[in-house]
Amino acid sequence: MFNNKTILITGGTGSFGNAVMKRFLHSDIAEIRIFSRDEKKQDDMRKLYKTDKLKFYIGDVRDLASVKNAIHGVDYIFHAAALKQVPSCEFFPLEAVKTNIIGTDNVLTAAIEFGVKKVICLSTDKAAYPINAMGISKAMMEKVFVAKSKTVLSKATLICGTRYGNVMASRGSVIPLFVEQILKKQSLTVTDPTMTRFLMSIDEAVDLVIFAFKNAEAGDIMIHKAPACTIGVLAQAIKEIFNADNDIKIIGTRHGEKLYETLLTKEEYAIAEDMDAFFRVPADKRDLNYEKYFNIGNQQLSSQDEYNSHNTLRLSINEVKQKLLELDYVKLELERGRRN
Ligand SMILES: O=c1ccn([C@@H]2O[C@H](COP(=O)(O)OP(=O)(O)O[C@H]3O[C@H](CO)[C@@H](O)[C@H](O)[C@H]3O)[C@@H](O)[C@H]2O)c(=O)[nH]1
Repeated sequence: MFNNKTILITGGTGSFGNAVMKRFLHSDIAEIRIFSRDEKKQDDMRKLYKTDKLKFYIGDVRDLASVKNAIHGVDYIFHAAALKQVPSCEFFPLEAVKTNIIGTDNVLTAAIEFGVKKVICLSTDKAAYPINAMGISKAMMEKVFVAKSKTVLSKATLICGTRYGNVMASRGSVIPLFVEQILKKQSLTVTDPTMTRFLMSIDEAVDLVIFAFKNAEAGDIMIHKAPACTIGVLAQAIKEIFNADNDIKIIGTRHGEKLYETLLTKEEYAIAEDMDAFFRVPADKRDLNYEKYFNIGNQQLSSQDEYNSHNTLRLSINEVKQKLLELDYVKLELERGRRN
């Protein structure tokens, strides 16, 4: 699939970028370009992997010229660059607009101009029925790539996207926080034990993106049918894995948080194609002149519910433990715990 091809990963030094890079590094791919702002993280990667297959480009998706500079000769783009912290976007919403919305438009403009064959844009469950600036900017990003996908022949540049939920043990997320609290013998700070989140490993996120790469048509958003658990169950599972007896302290919902996340809105569910482990949300292929926009209306708005972390497959404590034990992060921390 990637034989002799060149891929570009925007936000390439992040956890997703690293996971994709590792997946392809030892394949017959020609070149992996890492595009990001942070020279230190690039330098760390360069020293760690020491291979000619990896090329590094400093730039910012906000700056079209810097994107163009990295895009000549690229076959495929995985667009992962984003501002994704809920609190920082809440205080600096225009920064989220610049990176997540305008930055995406820049990547697509450059991709079309340089004849890149496919671009996969990464979105998040927080973009479905968004309530915070991060989610709203990602929802607008989805609108931008769906609209842009219609401006170019898919044979020339196919533009599509993925939407996924929380990545287990990603930097700054709740799993490493609970583990750290356990190792420091502190109380586990649970916001609301009944709150639910989808559970997905970084490898499953990469699988989803590759599935989109293989199967998506122009303007599609691909979604992985992920299981979920309550935060109460997650905290208990982590405690049991680490054989810990720390207290649990209920701290209450944080600013900008939802009780559950949605991967597929009710409106999308009505039109989504079920593809076993995945859903495909097709773009509306009609143009602005189509009548239903203005004067006919839509009969089929479904009795179907949305697809969210409250109504998806709910994992038990043992099932969450099993999923956690597959993570390299958890294996390493268990080892560290044993040594201390
Ligand atoms: O001390 C804590 C922190 C979090 N939680 C709960 O754990 C769940 C997951 O929290 P977290 O890992 O912080 O993920 P989210 O808040 O869902 O989203 C995070 O992960 C997203 C995707 O990586 C980022 O975009 C967001 O900025 C970041 O807040 C939520 O239900 C939280 O309420 C706790 O119970 N206690």
